[in-house]
Amino acid sequence: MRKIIVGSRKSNLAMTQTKWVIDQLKKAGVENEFEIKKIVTKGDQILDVTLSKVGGKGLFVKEIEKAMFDKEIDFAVHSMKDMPSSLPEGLEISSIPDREDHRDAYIAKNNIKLADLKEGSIIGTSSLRRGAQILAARPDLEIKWIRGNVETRIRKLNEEDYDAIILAVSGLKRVGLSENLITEYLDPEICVPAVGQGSLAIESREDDTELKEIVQRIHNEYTAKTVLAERTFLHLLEGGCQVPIGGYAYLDGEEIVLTALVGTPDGKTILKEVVRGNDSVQVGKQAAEILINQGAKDIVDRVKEEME
Ligand SMILES: NCc1[nH]cc(CCC(=O)O)c1CC(=O)O
Repeated sequence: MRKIIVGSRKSNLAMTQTKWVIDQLKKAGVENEFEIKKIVTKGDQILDVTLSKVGGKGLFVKEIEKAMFDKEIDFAVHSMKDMPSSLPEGLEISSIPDREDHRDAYIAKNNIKLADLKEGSIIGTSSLRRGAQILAARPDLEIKWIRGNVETRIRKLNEEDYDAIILAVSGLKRVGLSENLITEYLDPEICVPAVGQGSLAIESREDDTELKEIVQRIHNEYTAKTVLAERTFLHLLEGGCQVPIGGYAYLDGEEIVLTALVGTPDGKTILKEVVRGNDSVQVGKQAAEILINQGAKDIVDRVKEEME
């Protein structure tokens, strides 16, 4: 039986996700042997720069994709939200496993609730999406960049002048930190999560049908349907990560319910719409059309210009 080589970034989060997937595959009855091959990406090397300034999402996946083309690895596990909205020719998302919690977590020094923070309090985040939505709710707060992995950001909250930070519940849980740290869970009504947040993408070569069959054993159609709606929306907005964009979908019976958001980094303009329908792609398209009609494209173009 074929031994399967899995590529992973070496961060704790990436390794945990990779091991989790292998574990799920074994639980699903896959008997193949697995080996994890660690790969250092550009994104891991330049952790001190704002992500959106150094080229965004592609940073974490390029080297891994090269290893896949070179057949050094058979598949890789990515955070869905770090996946570009279209993949290079010859590679595909061959399986989408169960989604973790999709929400953002608000973690404050001394557990002070968001509504109780004093004017001028400092929120640490390097996500324009999180910053914009926090400022929309609390324009009197200050957003300060914070970088580094989940553990580093928790440490910086304690050691530096941040009053609170926002990070993904899923990331926190995956690296083994306690949910007790969380002061508030931010539901999509307050903070629409990143497209794909909490979900994973298994990426492999299109022509490797044998492998696809294996990883499909842990495919979750609910997650796939909802993430497809979110990613269709993202793709049509072409925002990359220079623009605050969020999207979260769930199923209400057969119906997909997508909350889509585009805003300005200062939070002064927030376009937000909830769209329902039976077809993921249609729902994603419709959300994009509605927001574009409300001026989303102008926001995307304006924010991009300002970055250059
Ligand atoms: N941008 C970094 C990143 N990429 C994936 C996750 C974990 C969240 C997930 O599983 O989607 C995180 C950390 C965070 O956003 O706090």
